Parts: sequence; structure tokens; C-alpha cells
Amino acid sequence: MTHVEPFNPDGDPEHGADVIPLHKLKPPVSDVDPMPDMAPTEDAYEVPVPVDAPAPARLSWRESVRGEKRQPILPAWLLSRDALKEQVRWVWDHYTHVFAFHAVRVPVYAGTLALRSPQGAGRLIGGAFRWVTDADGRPVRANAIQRADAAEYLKLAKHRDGRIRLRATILIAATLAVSILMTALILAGPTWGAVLAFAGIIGGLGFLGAPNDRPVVGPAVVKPQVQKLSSHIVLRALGALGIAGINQAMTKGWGPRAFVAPITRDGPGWRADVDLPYGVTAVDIMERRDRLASGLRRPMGCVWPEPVHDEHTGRLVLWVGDQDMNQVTPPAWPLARSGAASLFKPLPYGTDQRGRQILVNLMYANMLIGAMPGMGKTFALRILLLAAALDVTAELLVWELKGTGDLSPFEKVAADYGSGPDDETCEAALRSLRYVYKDLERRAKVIAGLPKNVCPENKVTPELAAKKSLRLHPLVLAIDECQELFAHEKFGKEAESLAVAVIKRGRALGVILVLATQRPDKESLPTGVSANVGIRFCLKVMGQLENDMILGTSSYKNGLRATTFTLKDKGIGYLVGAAPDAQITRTYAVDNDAADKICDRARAAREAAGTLTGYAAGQTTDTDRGLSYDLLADVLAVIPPSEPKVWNEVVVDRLAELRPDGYGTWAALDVKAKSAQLTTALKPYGVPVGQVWGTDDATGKGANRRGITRDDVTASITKREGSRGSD
Ligand SMILES: Nc1ncnc2c1ncn2[C@@H]1O[C@H](COP(=O)(O)OP(=O)(O)OP(=O)(O)O)[C@@H](O)[C@H]1O
Repeated sequence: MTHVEPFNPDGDPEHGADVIPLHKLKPPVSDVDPMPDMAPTEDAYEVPVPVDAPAPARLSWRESVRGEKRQPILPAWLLSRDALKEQVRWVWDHYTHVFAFHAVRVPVYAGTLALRSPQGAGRLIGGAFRWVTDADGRPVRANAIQRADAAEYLKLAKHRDGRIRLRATILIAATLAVSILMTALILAGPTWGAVLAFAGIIGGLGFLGAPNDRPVVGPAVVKPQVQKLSSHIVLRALGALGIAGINQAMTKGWGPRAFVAPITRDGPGWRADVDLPYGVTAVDIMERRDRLASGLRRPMGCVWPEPVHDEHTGRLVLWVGDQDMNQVTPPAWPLARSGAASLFKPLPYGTDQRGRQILVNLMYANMLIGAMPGMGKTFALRILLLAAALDVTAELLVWELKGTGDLSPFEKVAADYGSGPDDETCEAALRSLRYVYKDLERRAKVIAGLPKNVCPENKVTPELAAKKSLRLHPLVLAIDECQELFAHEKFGKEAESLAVAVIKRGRALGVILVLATQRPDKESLPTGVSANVGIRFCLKVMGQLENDMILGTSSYKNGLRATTFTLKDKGIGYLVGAAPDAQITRTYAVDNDAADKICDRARAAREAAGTLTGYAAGQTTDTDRGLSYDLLADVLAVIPPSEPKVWNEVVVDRLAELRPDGYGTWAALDVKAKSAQLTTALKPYGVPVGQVWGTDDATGKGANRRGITRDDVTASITKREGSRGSD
């Protein structure tokens, strides 16, 4: 129950309305004194005037209850599907491990028990003898003899005789029963029954014979010595941070009032909600994460202090994990095996330290990923591109300027692709940027020309993106190791100005720029880019400068320090801009082999949707993109496999919808001219045009008209590819 108390900064029990003598206040300042004669005398300031509102009268039950915050009914891990899956998976993994551990040791256990069974038999016989002879009563009887208390001794001896008789009878009967049972089992029962009974007896005797300090069965798991998080430990750690505000508050008895909720289990760790002393902020604690970890006696990767965004800045949530974040097995990417994505919806990107899923919404944003080499930058980029690939409407332009082929799976789906640090690849990447910039202008014109009721916010919406004829589909340009392009002596300047323009204007137009770099300095990452990008992901970096280049100015000062990650923290970084607060995120890890399979799936989906274009569709993209088209590939793209024969005029209309600036003029011709235009255009490729049966959409009537078959187009492409290969 939370009690609402009057504001009382010093914790003074007598507190009510505080009084400040006004002589301690300055007289009111005014440039022009309207009544100089009426100015208050010195004495007038001596009159104490209350400056604090009087303490409110006792709050009614309703008033005090309304201020209370409700705790979630279900624990956080039950509310998140991923966290729940993680818990179930952990239980399954744990018990299968325990089972397998003991199963492979069964022969060892059996041998040990057999060896220890004679000793067990000895212990059993000795124990039975002591029980029958009432050995426990011996000291009492000896005491009676010592005291020469004949009456007492006789009483005890009589009692013992009766007890021995009864116990001996029970023992003989039990021994007889077991012997008869065993004999019957051996003579008349099934062999397995006898073997089982024999094994049971040997096993039982073996257990009895085991020394106390060496049990037969060892533990399958060793419990890590995770200390329960208590208020004492938290206060001890906070007090060791060297923050004057905390130390002063502690001397005034702040400690017991520091916790706003009980310390609880939250996912695979403990959570403490703390109200820091006045003037101390959660960021002050985050800045000293290393010292906090020392105070808590836990590895750094377990200690995660965070602010609470809808609370005051002194509210701290301290989450202390059982395991270092980099030791936890990362969950599989939810789209790895099945499913499609939409860039208009948040994409699964990774998990936070508590195992909760982290989503990234790329639409209307741009993203910058940075890290020192080998920390997981390419993995972080690959996940986003895989999600984009699974959105069949998205056009992908992928450049990997390191030359290792880390993004090679995207060759199958990207409209433009290149790998290498050489001048040619950099120039080709620049051409891609030019194309995006040009398309930006076209998109802006299309949007400006749309009626207000269709496009009220002057930005691309899912509905507009779905209209093929508008060509406002999501356009994703990704450049890995972008420093190679921006620092290029010949292409760098142009690339910079284009990238800045794309970042500034592309958001609303469905254009997304994703950049990754391992050298975040002024030359390699233009300030115009780093200052304007919306989403930032920073894995381990070496210094404050790189940290702030990626995460934004003053991030280091505000406690976002990617320098504190260790070299083992691969794939773990600060994600800024994807949610109101910065999030510690470990990206889902999908390697190149797995990405290859996902891209196969994405390609099949794109083929079915007719959106496989450019590089992936085998079109030549040597010339400036968007200025030349591959007619054969475009024709194939507009004829689905379900339609083996199509009239020429229908193909032309569809081509114009696919690329209005390329084939728009054809569509403006009359029906006869349209058909003749396509026949002429297809002639060089050897695609035969003949009479084909089709149905007129307008009248619903069937007719024979000039047209082509899909198989002929496919055969021409195959022939062309074959001759290219033999060149
Ligand atoms: N989310 C992750 N979880 C676990 N391991 C990861 C994760 N991301 C990356 N790694 C590991 O880190 C290694 C390096 O990743 P990656 O190739 O993405 O680094 P990079 O920063 O791009 O390196 P370079 O700068 O050399 O290209 C990978 O081989 C992988 O084993």
C-alpha cells in the first residue's frame, strides 16, 4: 500500500507548512517602483510568511488508493511469448540434460553399487542385530547396574526380554517372507522378474554400503553460486559508488525507504526498483556500472541499471541477471524457418538482457550500426536485411564493401548487389545511391500529385506502397563498411551529400538507408549522416568519440557507454531510437548458411509475387539503375506461372504498371499499336508472337488475339543466360 505524504525533503517528522523568514529572501525586484513611498521597511520582512502549502488533511481512502500503481497480475515472463518460450525451453533443456547425464552413467552406477553391496550387507546385518538386541537401551541398563539399582535393572531387563522376543519374531518372519518370495520368483517367476529383484537387492545393499561423503550418483548440474539479491546488497553496492548524494542520504536513514517495490525475480534474474536520493539520477548509476558490479560482486554482464521513462529521473530499475548476458544461449530468429515480414511493421531484431524481444521499425527511419571489428556489426545488419528480404514488396540494394561475401545470400533477392573494397564496387555503390536519390525525387513528385484524401500525411503508407503503378514500395539501401565509400578520395564527397539528402528526405518517401561501419570518425562517417540518422546500434567501441559518433552527441555523458562491453559481448550493443529509451540488445544470430536458406525462401516468395527484379533477376545493372530495363525479365515478372498464354496488349498494360517511366508510353497507344510495339521489342530476343486464346476482362468473352506464351519467354531467358555463361 502506498501512502501519499506531504512533500518533506528532509524527512522531518514535524513537517507541515515550512516557514521561511522573509528577511532571508531578497526584496522583490522591479525596474520601476510604482509606489516608492510605500516600500516595505526592514521590519516588514521579519514577519514570517508560510511558503509551502499546508500539509493536506488526511487523505480519504479513495484519494490515497487512486494514486496507487497497480502491479501486473501476471509476472512479466508470462506476458511475453518469447520469455515464456524461453522458460519452457530452459526446463526442457535442463531435464533432458539431467536424464542424459545419468543415462550414460548407468553402467558405472551398477558397478559401484555391486562393489559396495557386501559392505551394505554388513551394515544391514549389523543394524538388524543392534535393533533385535535393543542396543540403544544398553547405556540405560549399564547405568542401573552402576548405581546397583536392582529394581530398576530388573524392570529394564524384563522390558528388554519382551522387546527382543517381539523383534526377533518380526525379523525371522520378514527374512522368511523375503526368502520364500525370492525362491518363488527364481523357480516360478519370469527371468526378468528374478533379475530385477536381484538387482534391486544388490542396488539397495550398494546404496546402504556407500560412504556418506561419496554418494553413488553425482549431481548432473552444479548450481552456480548466485547470491539472492537483497536490499542490503543493493544498498551496499550503491553506497560504494562514491556518489556524495547517496552517501549523505544514507547517514540520514534513506536506505530503508529506497525500495519502491519488493525485490523480485524477473526473468532469469533479480529486479530491484529504487528511488534514489534527491538529486541523484539513474544515469549517475549507469555511468558507474563497473563499480556497481564490483559492489554487487557480480560480472559486469549481469548488472544492468536502467531509468524508468515514465517516472522521475531518480527512479532506478536495477536488474541483476543470474548469468552474464554473453553466456546465455541466444534464441532463434522468429522468421528463420517460416513467415513473411512487412517493413511497415516492427521487425524482430534481438533480445534484451532479460530475454524480452526487441523490435525495430525501419519504416520512416534510417539506421546506423557501428562497432570495432569483429563484434557483430555484419550480423546486426544481416538480420535487418533478411527481414527486408522477406517483405516481397521491398526493393533491396545491398553493398558489402569489405569483400568477404558476408552478405552474399542477398545476391538472390537484391535488385542491386556488390561486394569488394575496390574502386569499381565503390563506384557501383555510388551509382546505387544516385539511383535512390533520383527515385526520391520521383517519389516526392508522385506523393505531391496524390489527392489529399489518398495521402493525407504526405508520406508512403502500406496502402500506397501496395499500388504497383505508383512504385512507392519500400526501397532499402544497405552499405556495410560504408567508410570505404565515404572516405573514398574520388567518390566520397558525392556519396556523402547523396546519403545526407536520402537520410533527410527519404523517411517519408519509403526510402530506408542502413549503414554499418567499423571506423566511426569524421572522415569515414560524415557528421551529416551521423547527426540525422534515427535508429542507432552501437556494439563495443574503444572510445567516447566513436561511442558518440554512433549513438549521438552526449550519449557517453548520459551513461550510454558501449565502451563498457567486453570483447566477449559479441552481438550485444546499445540500441537507440527504436523505443523511447535506449535498449541493451543482443541481435539474433543468423550466420551466412542460415541466411542462404532464408534468402531461398524470400526469392521464391518474390518470384511468386512477381517482384524479383534487377541483379537477382539476372538484369544488367552496369548502367545507371532505373534508366535501362531488362525487357525479358520484366515480361516474365508480369506473367504469373498460372497464366501460360497472354495477349500482347495485356502484357503492355502490365509492363506500364510495373515501370511507368519505362513502358508508360507504350500503354498510351491503341490496342493494335500496343501489340505491334511488343512484337517489335521482343523480336531481337527471338520470342515468337502468335494467336493465343484469352478472355477480355471488360466483356468476359473469349477470343484469339496476338500474344505470347510464358514458356517461350522463359526459354529465351534460359538461352540468353546459357550464352552469357559460355562467353
Ligand atoms: N548476436 C550474436 N550472438 C552471438 N554471436 C554473435 C552475434 N553477432 C555476432 N556474433 C559473433 O561475432 C562474430 C563476428 O561477427 P561479424 O562478422 O558480424 O562482426 P563484424 O563486426 O562485422 O566484423 P568485421 O568488422 O570484421 O566485419 C561472428 O562470427 C559471430 O560468431
